[in-house]
Amino acid sequence: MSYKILASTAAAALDKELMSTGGFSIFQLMELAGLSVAQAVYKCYPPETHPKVLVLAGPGNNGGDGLVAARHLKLFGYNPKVYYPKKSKGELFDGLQTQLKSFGVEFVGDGDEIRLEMQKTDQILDALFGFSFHPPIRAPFNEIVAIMSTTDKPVVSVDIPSGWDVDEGPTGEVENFLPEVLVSLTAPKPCAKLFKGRHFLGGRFVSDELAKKWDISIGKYEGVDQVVELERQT
Ligand SMILES: NC(=O)C1=CN([C@@H]2O[C@H](COP(=O)(O)OP(=O)(O)OC[C@H]3O[C@@H](n4cnc5c(N)ncnc54)[C@H](O)[C@@H]3O)[C@@H](O)[C@H]2O)[C@@H](O)CC1
Ligand SMILES: [K+]
Repeated sequence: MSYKILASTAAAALDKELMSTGGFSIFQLMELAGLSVAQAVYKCYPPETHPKVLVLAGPGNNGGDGLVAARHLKLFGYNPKVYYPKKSKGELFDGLQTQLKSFGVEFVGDGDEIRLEMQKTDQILDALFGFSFHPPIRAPFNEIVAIMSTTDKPVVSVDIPSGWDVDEGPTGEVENFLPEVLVSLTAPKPCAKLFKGRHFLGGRFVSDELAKKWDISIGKYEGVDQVVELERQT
């Protein structure tokens, strides 16, 4: 399906609206976002061929989507491991980590540990930063994104390829970071126009009324699917 772009400032405002007059909680939105991401991973790199998934979770809500996805991936038959070096505080993030531990999902430490896992994994789920990222990338994430830029493992990025400018795309230190798959949430952000890989839309929580108000396209989701593949647009 074709799609319309949502500017980064509008994305943050729409998020707020979903959680106020829209009646959703962040718990619900993140759960649905993470489920979408896990489904996109399953469609592109199934557990039969790519069982080891390294989930890179950043310090904000993009990282939270990654934590949710990691739990679903475990339930889908993968062996996910999670790198979560800067943990968010609060009930939501504490709960997500407790759930992962109770499902036996392993957490990976800094330094040699994460470097080794990036070599051993079959695929990487990039949930470091989303639409609130501002360059340049601070440590320890700068090294992680540098490794993702040269790895031969497939990378699936959540909402935005981490480190890309939300509006301008891959510039400066991330110009060679070109993930294979992007899962845009709610609606693609401006940088998605420069993305050349397989592109999905997820976040099946937008009403017709909201889509009309914000001038975005509602996903033409099939049946119980939480993602829909998008056409490349110029
Ligand atoms: N309606 C939606 O679209 C939804 C969006 N969600 C997710 O929420 C994301 C936005 O979440 P947030 O606003 O929490 O922000 P992000 O997760 O995009 O990133 C913000 C975090 O990254 C840090 N950061 C920013 N620039 C940095 C830099 N240069 N170096 C190192 N750290 C840096 C900030 O300190 C902050 O902790 C979206 O991209 C999407 O993935 C979902 O969780 C829920 C539903
Ligand atoms: K990301």
